[in-house]
Amino acid sequence: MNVLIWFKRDLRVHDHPALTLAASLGPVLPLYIVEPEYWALPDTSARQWEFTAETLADLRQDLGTAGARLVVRVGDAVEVMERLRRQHKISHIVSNEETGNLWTFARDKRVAAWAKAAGVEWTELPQSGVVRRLKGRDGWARKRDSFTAQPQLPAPTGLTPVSGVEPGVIPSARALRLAEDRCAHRQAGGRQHGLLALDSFLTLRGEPYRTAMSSPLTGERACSRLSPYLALGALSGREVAQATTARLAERPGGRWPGSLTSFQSRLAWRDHFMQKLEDEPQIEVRCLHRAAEHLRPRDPDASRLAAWSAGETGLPFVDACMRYLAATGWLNFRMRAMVTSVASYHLWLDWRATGPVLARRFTDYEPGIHWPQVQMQSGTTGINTPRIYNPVKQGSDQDPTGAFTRRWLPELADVPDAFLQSPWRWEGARGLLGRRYPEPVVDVMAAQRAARDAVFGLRKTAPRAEIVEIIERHASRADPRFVNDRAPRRRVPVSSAQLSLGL
Ligand SMILES: Cc1cc2nc3c(=O)[nH]c(=O)nc-3n(C[C@H](O)[C@H](O)[C@H](O)COP(=O)(O)OP(=O)(O)OC[C@H]3O[C@@H](n4cnc5c(N)ncnc54)[C@H](O)[C@@H]3O)c2cc1C
Repeated sequence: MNVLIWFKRDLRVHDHPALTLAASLGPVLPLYIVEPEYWALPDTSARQWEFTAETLADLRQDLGTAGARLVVRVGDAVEVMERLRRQHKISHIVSNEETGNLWTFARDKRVAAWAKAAGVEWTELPQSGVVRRLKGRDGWARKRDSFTAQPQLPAPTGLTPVSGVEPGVIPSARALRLAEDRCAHRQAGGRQHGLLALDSFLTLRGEPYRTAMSSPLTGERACSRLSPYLALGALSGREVAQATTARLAERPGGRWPGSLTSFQSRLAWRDHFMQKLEDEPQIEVRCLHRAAEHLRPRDPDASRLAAWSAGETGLPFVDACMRYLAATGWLNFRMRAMVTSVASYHLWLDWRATGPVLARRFTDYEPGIHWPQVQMQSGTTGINTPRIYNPVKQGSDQDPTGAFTRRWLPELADVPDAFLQSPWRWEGARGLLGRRYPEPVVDVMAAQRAARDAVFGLRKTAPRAEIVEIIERHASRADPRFVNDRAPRRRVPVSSAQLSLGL
């Protein structure tokens, strides 16, 4: 029996349940399909592809060492698989479960229908704490922790390849005709770079993590920077979690224990958020809280959207973050939350217009984290207390010397520190604003007040039954790791106070 291993967002040989199973079944054909229709979606980009291509190069090498080279094909998944089935007598497909976007969800359904009709068995295996066909959130954290604690699966050796298969080339972004997407400081793809980042985080960079993660100045180094490696599956979540546990067991001193424990919580959040999209794929396109559906105009103000996307809002810290993101493909959590919050509250833009802009700029785009987070930071979940970040205050708190802001907005080099985050208050701004740097697109405080009134007004009138249903389905249970996204224990009546606070 010839077995096709379908690699998707799991580009590694280590701790790979599908590869382990396939190796025990017979000769293997490891396949990655470059799907042009996917790469034309508004949430994908050339920077993501380039990172993927680098990761595929590492995977090809690792699979070669294990005995079977990676096969790469460009085209529609069903057509590619049907051709391979005919040419190479494939009777079984094995893959790891993917929590992707709506497009990959629909594609998987097409593949399932084709496999059934063609008499091909398709086995999908869990590869993280995300649980498929979960009935409700009670007991989920235990299941997740139990998966994460199980031993990692070693990379197989001595694979028997299906013979006579042309490996195919890994195409360039240009060959795929992807829109130009310059990202001069993008992280390098591939498992080897992921392992280096993991090691340097756990032994050198991570000590100040807990206190340094929120500033863009210190977060760049103190955060793990593992997100793109986890998103593409170059590293497994389980191996990162277990490496962290092992490091904690060494009893490192100083700030290490607090930082490593905090990091472990973030890894749990990863699964917690991805579980939301797994349970409700429509989170990508519909407000979780239906009453929020008409909160903002569906057709966003085009000039505000363009200004925000280009880092030209006249709000310095927001613009610096957006330009930094364009150039690096990464932002720390706090800044992602802030730029989303400003877009959704101050600029009053629908998250379905801004979410794809961020997604394609993120090298680490992970639909299961991205869409629930975008909704959470836009006040459309119904269960989280809306958090409206003031960009002027964030700038002063997180970039007190102005070094970050000035680096990405060199036109503000001469603005004194006291006015850097609000140059419109500076009397010397006349030759600057509206010429070399824009006037602010909104009055921050007035826009913030208007947004708060609208969002809290909506929450007061929200149907209670709907909120209870969202809590049952998506909120975490009493677990200190998920303190910001927590539901009351089951069967405890939900009080009005809890509803309005979004607990
Ligand atoms: C609007 C918005 C969109 C986001 N979109 C993405 C996305 O597309 N892909 C993505 O990986 N992360 C996303 N995040 C979460 C978070 O900002 C990034 O995971 C983090 O900044 C990545 O850097 P790091 O790997 O150094 O993180 P670290 O702080 O070192 O965290 C380690 C890992 O934990 C997970 N993690 C960290 N924070 C969170 C969180 N708040 N929720 C869920 N998981 C978390 C990630 O996998 C991350 O790689 C988003 C956050 C917001 C507010």
